[in-house]
Amino acid sequence: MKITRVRTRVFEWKGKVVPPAPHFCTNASDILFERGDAMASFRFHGWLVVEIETDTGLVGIGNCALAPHVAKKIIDQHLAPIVMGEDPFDNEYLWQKMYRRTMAWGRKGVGMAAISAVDIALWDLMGKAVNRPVFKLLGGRTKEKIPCYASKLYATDDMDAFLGEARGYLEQGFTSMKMRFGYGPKDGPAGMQKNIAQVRALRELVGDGVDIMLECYMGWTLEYARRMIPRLAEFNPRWLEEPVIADDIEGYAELKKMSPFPISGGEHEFTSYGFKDLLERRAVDVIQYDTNRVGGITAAQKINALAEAWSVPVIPHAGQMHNYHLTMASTASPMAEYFPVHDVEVGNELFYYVFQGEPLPERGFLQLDDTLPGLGLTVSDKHLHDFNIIE
Ligand SMILES: O=C(O)C(=O)C[C@@H](O)CO
Ligand SMILES: [Mg+2]
Repeated sequence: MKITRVRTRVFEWKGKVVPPAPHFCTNASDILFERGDAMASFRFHGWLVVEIETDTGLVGIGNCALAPHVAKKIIDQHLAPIVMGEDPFDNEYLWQKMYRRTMAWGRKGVGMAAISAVDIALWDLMGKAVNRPVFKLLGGRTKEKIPCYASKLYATDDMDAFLGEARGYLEQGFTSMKMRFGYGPKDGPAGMQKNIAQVRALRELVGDGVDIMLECYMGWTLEYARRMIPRLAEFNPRWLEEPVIADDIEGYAELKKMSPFPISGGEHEFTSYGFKDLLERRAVDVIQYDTNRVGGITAAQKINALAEAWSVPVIPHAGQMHNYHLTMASTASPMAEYFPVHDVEVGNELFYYVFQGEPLPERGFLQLDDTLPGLGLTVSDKHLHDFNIIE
């Protein structure tokens, strides 16, 4: 099998968007004085889709979401020439070639997101070529079904709406859910009180038999997190997520050491080298790579092996098929994230509008089909009119 064409498209959402609520989630820009949209760094309304065509007629589909226009350019100019004419089954060779040829400017961030998209398409192709789902190429079924947690619960002053959403997840059978903090260092003690009130209300609603995860999205400082952790302990969270920026590995290590509950991170880390650092410095209790950023399935599989050896669970960021197949195939990975399907808001939900084939949970579990080859995704034609598509 030989690669004959690499087609890249950016799907830019132009349809209806839920207006952003203030303080719906802390983020890394919070400590700055912002003149414009304080949540801009948080939202993304575009997706990069790569389709790799072969001389067999099979087409592999990959994707990445962050800075999709830049990722498209990187693939068109730098990665497509590397994979053209090659056999998708040489995925390790091709990964190394993409990584090493872009080493001077790639490695982390959008360079690695672009490699991830191509790599995911190669795995989709390999699955399709042998008529097997990708998880069967990664080790197979380690779980009857994948437990997942509902992930939205944006911070809001409307406590009734917040608790109503959580009640909905309970009714749907979820036994774990993630909420977002709305306030950070510059909001002072009053913001701290609001953060704590939100967690308290959620814990009181769900009781002790449900896990709650707490998301900071890098919007706190080390000092603020040090002050918050003792106050959060009574609510027994399943984890506190990305309390500080991704580069502050020592900060994570310090918080992990002092915290009576787990600290998670890695959503903005890249390749097995990045995770080797996090593991060796004992910086996180839970690893949350996203396959469409971290280096694709080729890199994620290596991180799963590292995590298994260090006994650190992998619960990938975002759910989505490229992550679900890895979760199904690894005992290091006990659970998946699940973004509820709803109107386009911050961008997390856009995957459902770009692709068809994502599984939906039943009573808190996701299932993958043993008979669907590859990742089991197609590009959806249902919402094409709501996108600008840049080819
Ligand atoms: O789901 C997460 O872990 C994220 O950080 C997603 C991000 O978009 C915050 O909602
Ligand atoms: Mg997160």
